[in-house]
Amino acid sequence: MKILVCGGAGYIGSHMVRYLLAHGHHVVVFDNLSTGHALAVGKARLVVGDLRDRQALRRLYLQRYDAVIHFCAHSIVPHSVADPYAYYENNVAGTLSLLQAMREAGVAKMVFSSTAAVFGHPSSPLLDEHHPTVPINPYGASKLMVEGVLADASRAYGLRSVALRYFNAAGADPSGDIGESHQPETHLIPNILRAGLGQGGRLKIFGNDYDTRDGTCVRDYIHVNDLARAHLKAVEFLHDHEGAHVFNLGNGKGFTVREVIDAARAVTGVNIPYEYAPRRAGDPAVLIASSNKAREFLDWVPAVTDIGDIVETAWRWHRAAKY
Ligand SMILES: NC(=O)c1ccc[n+]([C@@H]2O[C@H](COP(=O)([O-])OP(=O)(O)OC[C@H]3O[C@@H](n4cnc5c(N)ncnc54)[C@H](O)[C@@H]3O)[C@@H](O)[C@H]2O)c1
Ligand SMILES: O=c1ccn([C@@H]2O[C@H](COP(=O)(O)OP(=O)(O)O[C@H]3O[C@H](CO)[C@H](O)[C@H](O)[C@H]3O)[C@@H](O)[C@H]2O)c(=O)[nH]1
Repeated sequence: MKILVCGGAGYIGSHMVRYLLAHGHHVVVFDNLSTGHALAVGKARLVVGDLRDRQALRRLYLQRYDAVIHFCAHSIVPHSVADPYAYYENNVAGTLSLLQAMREAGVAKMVFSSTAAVFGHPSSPLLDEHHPTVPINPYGASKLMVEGVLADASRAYGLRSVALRYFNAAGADPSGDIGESHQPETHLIPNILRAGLGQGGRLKIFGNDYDTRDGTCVRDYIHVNDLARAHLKAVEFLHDHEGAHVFNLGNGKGFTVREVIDAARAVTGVNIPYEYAPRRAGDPAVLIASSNKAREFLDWVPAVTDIGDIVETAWRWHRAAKY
């Protein structure tokens, strides 16, 4: 297939690009490099441009593509609270611009990066697709809006789409060639490894008074290459399924912040200096995905579920990060 990967220079998108190339697909990356890295796209062609620039999208000649996989977004929750217009502008208006260009060109398949943040505070420990969606910040709200746009577009224009709601994307390609590199970095595992490398000062653990095994938050860490595999399966699913579909993607197991630190210590053999800090606003105590629907309809199960194995791949990247 010929696939356009929007946001393919970012963390998850670059793993998607590598996975598609390894499976013989033709890939073009469209990215404004606001948080992405040109080096991350490897052998794929990179077109630098912004989703909100309709002329730039027209120059891509979208009619040549079988599908679009769309990773572009602003995705830092507290920034979305401080500057919601920027989030609705990039995440909603940007996606709308892409969808309109796809419609003009007759491209009828999209796989979209949604998030567990669409759920807000969980009302049950394990979240399936029937769990109510009540986002508690503009980031989650922007992603839920796009899910709504995709449902409307399917009814009005026959667009076929899959929205994949990832829980906590983690790890890196085992080659060590690509990995997670955000500035600022807000995610737990990179911050743990940076603390271990003496790069970011002590790790701050946000809250140790949650109602969990050890008082720290529980999250479901899903390996980035498992996510990439799910996206290709989603594109294939759209070959013979109309409509707008949503799937939760996680590994079904939750780990506390302390357990992730312990795993990192065991894998790296280095001390991870940390201190306790106040709770971070908007952090639910526990978020764990039920991915049964993805198992049933996409024939997808995560391959890397051990937290030590996930951290080990991230460590290979972080100790010699190329960007
Ligand atoms: N990382 C996670 O744990 C996680 C969890 C759930 C959902 N998501 C979603 O997955 C997607 C990818 O996340 P990531 O961690 O790889 O983020 P990232 O910031 O590394 O990647 C996003 C990419 O999109 C590009 N981009 C952003 N706005 C653009 C625009 N208007 N035009 C062109 N390019 C643009 C950026 O330059 C970057 O390369 C995002 O949509 C995010 O909301 C991520
Ligand atoms: O330096 C840090 C970073 C994180 N944490 C804690 O570690 C856990 C995981 O935090 P991350 O920031 O790594 O991930 P989130 O669960 O906050 O966010 C992830 O899931 C969200 C959905 O709920 C969004 O999709 C978001 O993009 C995605 O990164 C949280 O309990 C957080 O408080 C720390 O203690 N210290």
